[in-house]
Order: sequence, then structure tokens, then C-alpha cells
Amino acid sequence: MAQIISGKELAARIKQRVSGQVEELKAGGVTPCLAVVLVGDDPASAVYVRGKESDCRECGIGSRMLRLPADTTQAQLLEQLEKLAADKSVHGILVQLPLPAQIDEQAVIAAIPPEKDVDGFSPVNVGRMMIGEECFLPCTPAGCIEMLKSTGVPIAGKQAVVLGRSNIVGKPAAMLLLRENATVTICHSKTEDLAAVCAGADILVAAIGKPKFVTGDMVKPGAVVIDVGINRDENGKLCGDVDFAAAEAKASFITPVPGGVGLMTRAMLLVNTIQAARRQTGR
Ligand SMILES: Nc1nc2c(c(=O)[nH]1)N[C@@H](CN(C=O)c1ccc(C(=O)N[C@@H](CCC(=O)O)C(=O)O)cc1)CN2
Repeated sequence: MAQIISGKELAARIKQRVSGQVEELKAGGVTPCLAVVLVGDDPASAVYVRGKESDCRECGIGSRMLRLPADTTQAQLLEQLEKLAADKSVHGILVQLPLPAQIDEQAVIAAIPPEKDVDGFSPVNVGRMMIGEECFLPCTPAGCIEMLKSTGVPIAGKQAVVLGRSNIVGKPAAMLLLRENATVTICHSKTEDLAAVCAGADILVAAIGKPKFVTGDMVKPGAVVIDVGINRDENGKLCGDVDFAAAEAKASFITPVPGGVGLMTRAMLLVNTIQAARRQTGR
């Protein structure tokens, strides 16, 4: 039976550390501040943005919430981002994804100055991550690595399989695992024998966006399973990309949904915001 990697406990520890760092910054006259931009009224995005607001409050980080209507044009959004970019009291900028269809996501991400891009999504930060330079790491993949490290299971030399190739999770998660010297395979919808590839993984990161996609036979006995998915099952209950009960019986460690990677995504954003404030103020 697998041990549960609790996102709740790990995130609470990180938040405690962040709160201390905020105190230090404030003592030096700097109040770290995160600006979050939400366009439209996607209910899940609204929940996530409220979560970010309350995390900031809890740790003493200042926050600016900019809620824009669903019919906001790209030009209007870019104008708002330009103002936030020029505002020295704002250290981190995040645009909640997904954006409404009329807005080009990549153009918006590229408009966030790399030094304020606390999501780590801008081309400059992605490039820096690829070549191992100092950068903001994307929050979900960084959270996955923290969870893996918390198990004490060595990553170096292990077969790691990442299920999913999105720009915000799959690809960067693979890159961060490579940085930890894992041997990394990325699987996707066109992968042949996908179940067999997964079954060979010592570390399995599921980020495919399909409820309970990973079945028990896809989990190697003793594997560490990190579930990034947030889905609803046939009963409308929150579930991950992994069939938890089946995988738990075979894995050595597993992350739950809810209470897993999502909470670490939130915590890593706070870490990045502190880093942004420190770099911009030289503290
Ligand atoms: N600009 C960004 N947009 C999005 C990101 C992101 O990192 N940056 N990631 C996701 C949404 N997201 C954060 O923004 C996020 C998703 C899930 C959770 C979370 O705490 N999940 C809980 C369950 C929540 C629920 O009840 O629905 C859990 O796993 O326990 C936090 C943040 C897409 N957009």
C-alpha cells in the first residue's frame, strides 16, 4: 500500500517559510506584491484566483486582483499588463489561464516582463529553464519535484514517464526531471503501447487531463505516482488522472486529488513571488 504524499502538509511548510521571508522583506521596507489578472467568468478559474488571493493574505504578501469582463479584447488586456509591468510596487504578474477564445494566450504571456513572470511561462523563462539558468520555474512542475523530493526516493538514474505534453505542465515537468538526472520519456495521445511505457516507470507523472486514465496495470510495483489531473468522475466527484484506489495498491508513494499537486501549485507561486520581489529590490 502506497504512502500518501500530502500536498496539504508540504504546502503548509512552504507557506510558513514564505511568511518568514515576507517578514524579512517588510523589515527592509519591501512588501512583496502579486498581481493576478482574471478575464471572464470561468467558475474554476474564479476559484483558483480566490485561492491565490487568500494565500497571499495568509503569508502577508500584497495582492492586486484585476477582474476583466469576458469580452475584453487582446489590446485591452495588453494595455493593463503594460501598466502592471511599469508599476514598481508590483513584483509578480500572473494571467489566469485559460483565456477567452478572442485572446492569443502566447501573445499575452510574452507581454509579461520575464522578471515579473512568476508563472514561469514566458519564452525567456522557458528558455532559461531549458539551459539551466536562473529563472522562475512553472509552479505545477516545480511542485511535482518538491513532492518527489519529499519522499526521499532518489530521482537520478530513474525511469521517469510524463503523461502529457502541455506547455504548462508536461513539457516543463519532463525538463525538471531531466535536470534531476532522471531518464525521461514523454507520452501523449500518439504514443504506441502507452500502457506498457507507463508500466516501466519508476516515477509516473500523470498530466493528461482524463479522469482515472492511469489504471492499476499501468503502475509498476513500487513506483512513485504524481497525479496532476483535476477532473470530475462519473458521479461528479473530484478526481485525478489516476485511478487512485488501483494505483495506491501498487505504488510506493502517491499524491491524492484533491489535496495533492494543486495545493503545491499554489505554494510554489508564493515562492516565486518572494523571489521576484527579492530580485527586483536587491534584498
Ligand atoms: N496562470 C496560470 N493559470 C493556470 C495555472 C497556473 O499555474 N497558472 N494552473 C491551473 C489552475 N491552478 C492555478 O492557477 C490551480 C489548479 C488547482 C489547484 C488546487 O488547489 N486544486 C485542488 C482542488 C481544487 C478544487 O476543489 O477544484 C487540489 O488539487 O487539491 C490550484 C491551482 C490552470 N490555470
